[in-house]
Amino acid sequence: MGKKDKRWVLQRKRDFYYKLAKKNKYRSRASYKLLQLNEKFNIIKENDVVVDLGCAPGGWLQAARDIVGEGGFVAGVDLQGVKPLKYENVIAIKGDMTKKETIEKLMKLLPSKADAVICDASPNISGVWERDHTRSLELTTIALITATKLLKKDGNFVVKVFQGSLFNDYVALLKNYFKKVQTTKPKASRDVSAEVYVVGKKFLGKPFDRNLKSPILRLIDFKAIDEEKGEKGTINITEDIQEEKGLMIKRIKELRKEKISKLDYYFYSFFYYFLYFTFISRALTLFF
Ligand SMILES: C[S@@+](CC[C@H](N)C(=O)[O-])C[C@H]1O[C@@H](n2cnc3c(N)ncnc32)[C@H](O)[C@@H]1O
Repeated sequence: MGKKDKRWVLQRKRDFYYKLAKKNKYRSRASYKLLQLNEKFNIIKENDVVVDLGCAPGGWLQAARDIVGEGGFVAGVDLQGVKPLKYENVIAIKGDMTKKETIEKLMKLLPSKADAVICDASPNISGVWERDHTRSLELTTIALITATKLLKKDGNFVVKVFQGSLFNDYVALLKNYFKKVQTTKPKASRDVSAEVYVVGKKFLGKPFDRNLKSPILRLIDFKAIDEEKGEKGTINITEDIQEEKGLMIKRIKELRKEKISKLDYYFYSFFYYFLYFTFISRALTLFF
């Protein structure tokens, strides 16, 4: 271990939130960032469905589960595997959140659209400020695109962004999709860190517009996400529900038809017997 690494390990051991996380069995000190963000902005509530993008080692998954309780659901994704948590309503998959198939997998796990999408993902830090800022913005913009697909109307979004020249453009971009957008740095976030959290409250329910005039959108390779196949290529929860609804309506119609044919059967039987008995009784009267 080099001198710099040793100093980092020592600093970490002295860190207040690191010790607190150890004591309370949270997998990372980052759990406290989410708890503090939630206390201030009320992003997640009891019984909510939450999606966590960039969730390893699982500190936010644990904190989110603490907030949603037994009646909620938390699903996360990360490039790295996450050791399973002991809760039935917390699930994490391994995958790249910038890939269409990963988001499709994630969507299939959800019991409904999400009440909150949270993203603490960070790219590998190179140390070159502007490069790290740009790569962070690529991830956070993909997180925003994903949020517009997964969130219920009025749902909430929180995302970690590294400060830099395009930071204000990112905040401006978010304002197209949320009623209220605020930026903050929770106490548990180290002062030396360039990270800031952007909170979007009350999703307006609009699909992501790739034609918006924002310098941020130039960073995104839409083809790699799903552009080539168009929106049909991506799983869309609304479409899924619609499809299910369609099937249900079809079945209801079939049942109605069955019912109608049964009614028809009784009606014709009754009519037939009525005619038959009238004819017989008339014939008998004439005959005798
Ligand atoms: C700071 S950690 C998240 C910590 C987490 N919130 C916690 O409390 O345990 C950032 C994570 O983002 C993940 N990440 C970075 N790029 C990603 C990508 N393209 N897809 C999925 N996860 C990614 C990294 O693997 C890393 O685990």
